[in-house]
Amino acid sequence: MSLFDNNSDPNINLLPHDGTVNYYGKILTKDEADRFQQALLNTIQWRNDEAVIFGKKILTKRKVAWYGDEEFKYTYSKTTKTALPWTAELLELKKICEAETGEIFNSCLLNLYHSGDEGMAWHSDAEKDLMKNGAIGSMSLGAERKFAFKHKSTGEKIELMLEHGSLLVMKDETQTFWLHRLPPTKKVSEPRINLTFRTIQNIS
Ligand SMILES: O=C(O)CCC(=O)C(=O)O
Ligand SMILES: [Fe+2]
Repeated sequence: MSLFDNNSDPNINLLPHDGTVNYYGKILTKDEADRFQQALLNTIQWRNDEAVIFGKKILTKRKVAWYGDEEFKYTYSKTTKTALPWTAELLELKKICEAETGEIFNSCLLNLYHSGDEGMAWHSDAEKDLMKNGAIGSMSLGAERKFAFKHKSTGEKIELMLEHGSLLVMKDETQTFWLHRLPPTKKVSEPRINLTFRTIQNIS
């Protein structure tokens, strides 16, 4: 698929097999998206992410935050995090995401990419604390960025652009068979916030 015929029909599966990815396009007006982006920049407790790479703890340039229904403990990039309680804006966005998709989410991981210098490497979101084959609702605010999927065994690649105020849903076996990434790019200097609404089920 070409990057330029972004299909924003949520009934279309962007993956040819082994999973389901639906792009809903812009589900917020520009004004709403601008307002949420500004509010999240100001109200979220952004922190540099700790990741373990080759056994060494490093701090990423990208900032992250994790919110949820309870003080969930969640292991991501080999470090354990505790969720903060929902803010007013996050609850509003969660409701919008749930109404669009018909899914229910109990947590949200937020990423703040200050510019195109920052991205996220190939990975899948299949941590043991996440509900297996559960839906992940991914909302984007700010700079439009390219997003890509790569099949773990065939290497097939699918790319699309994630627009300001848009929603992408990954579900079914997507995380088992496909990797995804947000490639860094020299073409973007503006920030972008991404919210991934998820279902954690390790409640102990
Ligand atoms: O920034 C994005 O669009 C994706 C983020 C992501 O894949 C993740 O948080 O697991
Ligand atoms: Fe991810």
